[in-house]
Amino acid sequence: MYDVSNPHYMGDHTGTRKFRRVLLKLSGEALREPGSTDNISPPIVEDIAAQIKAAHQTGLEIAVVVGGGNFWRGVSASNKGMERATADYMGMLATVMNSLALQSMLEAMDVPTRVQSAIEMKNVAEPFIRRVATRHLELGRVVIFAAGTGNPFFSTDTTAALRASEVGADCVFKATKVDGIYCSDPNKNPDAVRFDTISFHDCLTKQLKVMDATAFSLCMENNMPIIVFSMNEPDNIRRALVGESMGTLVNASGKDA
Ligand SMILES: Nc1ncnc2c1ncn2[C@@H]1O[C@H](COP(=O)(O)OP(=O)(O)OP(=O)(O)O)[C@@H](O)[C@H]1O
Ligand SMILES: O=c1ccn([C@@H]2O[C@H](COP(=O)(O)O)[C@@H](O)[C@H]2O)c(=O)[nH]1
Repeated sequence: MYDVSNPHYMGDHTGTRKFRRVLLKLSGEALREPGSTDNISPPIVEDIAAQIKAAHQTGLEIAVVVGGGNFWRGVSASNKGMERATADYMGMLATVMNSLALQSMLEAMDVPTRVQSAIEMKNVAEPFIRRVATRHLELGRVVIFAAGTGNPFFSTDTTAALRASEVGADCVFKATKVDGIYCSDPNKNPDAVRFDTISFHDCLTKQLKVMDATAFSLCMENNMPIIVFSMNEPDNIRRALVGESMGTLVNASGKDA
């Protein structure tokens, strides 16, 4: 089992890991059906929503950050000549679309939700207000944080680290396209070896690119554990959130309990 020495850990007598409040970071790119020209696949979003609902029904408080890579990445556009800050704002707007898609599917399943946006757009989402977000979570609403940090030159991984710290989450769950953190990018190096656990420090010094350094640093400073796991396996999001061991755990010690 994971890291019972962590102060956020809430183990029970069965030895199963349980969390009170978590921050789920969803890959934007994973919302797109491979090979499709549609940026968002409603069936994929519906499946994710069903898994969040199942985890939510166990009493878990869930905050969500969705990436925007299925629509737009600021750095890619700036490499092709667009001004970086403008390109980044476009990326943040992309995350709002993904957030609304997830909210729509969750609400269709009777899961109470709020979307809070870091860029004010009050016709479609609440503004981000930390204390309001925390209250929503206490009341059992799934809170989806849209528009990243509201600042260019950042990422939604950093947003996840920031919002998790702000709302006092116990852990960041990064649901992505790979099944954990490897010694090098497994999509480029088929011989890369996966870590079960690793320290924040090692992620930074080894320059492991699965999350950006700002996100790792913020989690390190706030002693916020991260679990990186694949969202491509059936039911993995629910299983991870309710405490099944999977993927790679990142913490201060780089060791499991
Ligand atoms: N050491 C590593 N271990 C695991 N994955 C790595 C590593 N280095 C690079 N990667 C890459 O990081 C990717 C995951 O991060 P990425 O930022 O691309 O996606 P995301 O945050 O899940 O999605 P999005 O940006 O669409 O929201 C993986 O698909 C993998 O190719
Ligand atoms: O705080 C933030 C968060 C995101 N962005 C921009 O949005 C895109 C999409 O986010 P991903 O993390 O890549 O999924 C990102 O490439 C940035 O351009 C931002 O500027 N600030």
